[in-house]
Amino acid sequence: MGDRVYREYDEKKASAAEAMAGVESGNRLFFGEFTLFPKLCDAALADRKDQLTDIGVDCVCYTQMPKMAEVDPDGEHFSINDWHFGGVSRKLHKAGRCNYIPLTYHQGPRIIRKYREYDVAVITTSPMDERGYFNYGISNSVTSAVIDKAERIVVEVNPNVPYCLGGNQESIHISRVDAVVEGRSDTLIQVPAANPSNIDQAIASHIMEAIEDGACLQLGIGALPNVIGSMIAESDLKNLGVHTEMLVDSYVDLYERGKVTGINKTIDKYKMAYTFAMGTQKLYDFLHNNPTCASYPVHYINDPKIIALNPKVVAVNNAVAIDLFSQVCSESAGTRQVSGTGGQLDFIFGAFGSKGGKGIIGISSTYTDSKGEVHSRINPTLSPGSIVTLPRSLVQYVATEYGMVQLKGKSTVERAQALISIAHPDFRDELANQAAAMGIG
Ligand SMILES: CC(=O)SCCNC(=O)CCNC(=O)[C@H](O)C(C)(C)COP(=O)(O)OP(=O)(O)OC[C@H]1O[C@@H](n2cnc3c(N)ncnc32)[C@H](O)[C@@H]1OP(=O)(O)O
Ligand SMILES: CCCC(=O)O
Repeated sequence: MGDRVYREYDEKKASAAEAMAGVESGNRLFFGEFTLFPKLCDAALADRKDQLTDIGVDCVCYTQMPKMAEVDPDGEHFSINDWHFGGVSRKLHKAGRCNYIPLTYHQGPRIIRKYREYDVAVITTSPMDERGYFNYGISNSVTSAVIDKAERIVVEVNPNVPYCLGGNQESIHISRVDAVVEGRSDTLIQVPAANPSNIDQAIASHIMEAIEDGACLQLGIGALPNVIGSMIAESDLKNLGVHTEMLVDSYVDLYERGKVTGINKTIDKYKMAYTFAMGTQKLYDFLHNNPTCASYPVHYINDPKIIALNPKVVAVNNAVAIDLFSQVCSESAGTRQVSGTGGQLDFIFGAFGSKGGKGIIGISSTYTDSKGEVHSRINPTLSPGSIVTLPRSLVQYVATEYGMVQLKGKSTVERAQALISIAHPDFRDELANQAAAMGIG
């Protein structure tokens, strides 16, 4: 077996230029997700710019500026799409160079299988193991669906990609690969936790009241989840479980402090189950060949029915704004796409279905714009064009630095009153007047 897979490997080994030589005008490409963007193949395709037109490139959350975009500022050759906006896509979008593809994350694989065609999938993986498998490392997500759909599969190997055990569908065998590109050994992109503010600390302290022994955690992106992680590490909480979309550094701290045993979980008992990871080398080292962790495709991890199988799920996610009707916008600033629905809807829905589960939106009561002006994030209505990420029918808990309220089962008037009670005091009177004017005061 060993000899056979290594023979096949040698036959398929190619430079990035050779691997990208087969790309033709009109092709649709998928490039590896999050921090596993395949940069050698990106550069090789950028070099072929003048030979190519109408190349579509999709990714889930570009974490570095594609060379294909840099060499083609007017989009005459490459059109770029993203299933989840971060800073890179915001910048590209501003320049008219990137479009968002809406989805609720757990449906991503199904949407790809039904509606998206890929001529070539280019993914970054760990080097091949002795059985012939390349591991998807820290980006499982929608990769297996893309692999099933694509006509040609190119893997760009990097020895620094941790070998992340499944779960399932975490690896691809050499027999399914068309070309193997070597030559990378760059350190993975490091995403340290943002420094928490006093406001993050205050929001986190309210959310901590909702977490009990045996809870199963999903902590979203940003400073707030990391503060919660630190607070849990310092608390008396015990026997926590992890079933989360994204694994971040704070889960490593929790595990090392003995807080995470997974003993109370119904599914993936004892395991920290996740679909992608972003953090620092500490996290990537922790994940490498670690049977405590289980990597799964997102159609499993984020399926609300799967999430709900574990008891006491606590899902904590951030938002941009919320209106007095309790609609939550987490992905746009007015009409400007800043992020995506991602897994927020999935986890808030799933957490409510879990026995004793809690879906929580943690949001600072105000936002200070680039001119230093302070705005309430709780407003009578969402600003025109804002995208509703979480409809009012699904929202459950909302926490700000002024407290946490539970909205399920409450009338529109009760919801508006509850939200006003956790708004910044400077805005409460005006919000109450507006609520009355809208018939919910
Ligand atoms: C991966 C996981 O987290 S799993 C969780 C499930 N997924 C989700 O919750 C997805 C939706 N949520 C999110 O994407 C994030 O939690 C967010 C966007 C709500 C907050 O994330 P953060 O990283 O704290 O956002 P950040 O404060 O950097 O703001 C992002 C952008 O929105 C802008 N923004 C944020 N709030 C506002 C506002 N009220 N008005 C105008 N612009 C705003 C910021 O200026 C920034 O844009 P810029 O970088 O171009 O200046
Ligand atoms: C692609 C999903 C990332 C998120 O949920 O924020």
